[in-house]
Amino acid sequence: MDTLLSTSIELNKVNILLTLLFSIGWIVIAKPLQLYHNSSIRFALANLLFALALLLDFRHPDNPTLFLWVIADIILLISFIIYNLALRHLFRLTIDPKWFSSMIILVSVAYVLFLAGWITPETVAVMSLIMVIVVMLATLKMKFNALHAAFSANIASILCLADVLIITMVASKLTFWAFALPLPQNSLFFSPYNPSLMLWMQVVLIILINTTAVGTTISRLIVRMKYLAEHDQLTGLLNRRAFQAQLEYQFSLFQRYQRPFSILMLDIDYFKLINDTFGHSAGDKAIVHTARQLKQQVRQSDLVARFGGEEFIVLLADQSLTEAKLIADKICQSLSETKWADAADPLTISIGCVEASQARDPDQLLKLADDALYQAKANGRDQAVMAGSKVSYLT
Ligand SMILES: Nc1nc2c(ncn2[C@@H]2O[C@H](COP(=O)(O)OP(=O)(O)OP(=O)(O)O)[C@@H](O)[C@H]2O)c(=O)[nH]1
Repeated sequence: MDTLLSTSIELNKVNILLTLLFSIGWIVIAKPLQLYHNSSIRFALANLLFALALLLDFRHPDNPTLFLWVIADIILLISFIIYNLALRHLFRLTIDPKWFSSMIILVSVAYVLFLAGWITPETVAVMSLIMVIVVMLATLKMKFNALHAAFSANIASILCLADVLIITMVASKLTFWAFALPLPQNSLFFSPYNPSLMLWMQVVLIILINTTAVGTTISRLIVRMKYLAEHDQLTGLLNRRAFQAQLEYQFSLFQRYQRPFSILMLDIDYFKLINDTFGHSAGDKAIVHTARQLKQQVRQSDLVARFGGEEFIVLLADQSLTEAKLIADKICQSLSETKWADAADPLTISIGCVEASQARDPDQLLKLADDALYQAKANGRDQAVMAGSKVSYLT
């Protein structure tokens, strides 16, 4: 056996070992660590199938019928499809059934035609390679768009590097084979006859694709943790802490550039009675209903947060106190006109309104909004009161 061949065989063994190790790594991520279970299992399966394809391809010289070699290419294609599915799960993207079923049909047709002896193994291989490129191009587009939605273009590009390299490698293999070398001495994919450079590239790519997949999973985890730290679980609105950070930022902008804004502090009326009459989960439903109504009544650019319990807070960008009062009245009206449960009366809400210019700092702004809310409750509830109005709450 010449040295090139024995080096290639050794490198192939390294590749198989690597993919098996990554498979185990993904299973550990999915099972004991319980991180993105569905996608991690798919990453494990993709690696496992990749290892199997390499193993079959590796055995190809012993198999003059090329049967194993064709199966290896098809398994390889399936492993790329599963890689695509893993990423879809990770990014919570729906699977386009048309796209998916057409891939399965194409693979099955190629396989059946080959078994029936209608097409040559070379044709199956070319079909498999073209499909790998199509699958990987679709994967690359999906992955980049999903990452770019959460991170900068640079980070998204780095995490997509391995996918670009795989497409380049497969495309160059296809071109190389199509124009230069006859089969079976030069298998399309990773055979022991391949130059060791290709196999070294494969080692690098296996490591790169798995580490960037781990990086993608961790980046998803960071995005999720950031979301959980800043949002209220029940309503999905900003939580108090995140709102306060935004409020401080907006207040600093107001002080520097005099960009006006107003605050609405809102509290559902007689909420304890709702809990006592209909139960706690109905109370939760009332809170979710109110959150939705609030979102609907304000602009996309405004901030809506759950301040605690049945209390909400809204930051209206570029709105004066009188404009904020009009929006608050609209909120009161919309809530009293929509049903939140079949057997219950519509909810009512009391609102305190304040403008940034009325306070010297964010804490005082919140205090003024709270005082105005207090007054709205005292005035009989289901109404909005502007800060600075006379407090008439008698205890
Ligand atoms: N279902 C549910 N109830 C909550 C939640 N957070 C706070 N509460 C309840 O909300 C109720 C608030 O009651 P109060 O502060 O007395 O206010 P209220 O009954 O709305 O009366 P007014 O504000 O004066 O109109 C309490 O019973 C809390 O236990 C929650 O997340 N879900």
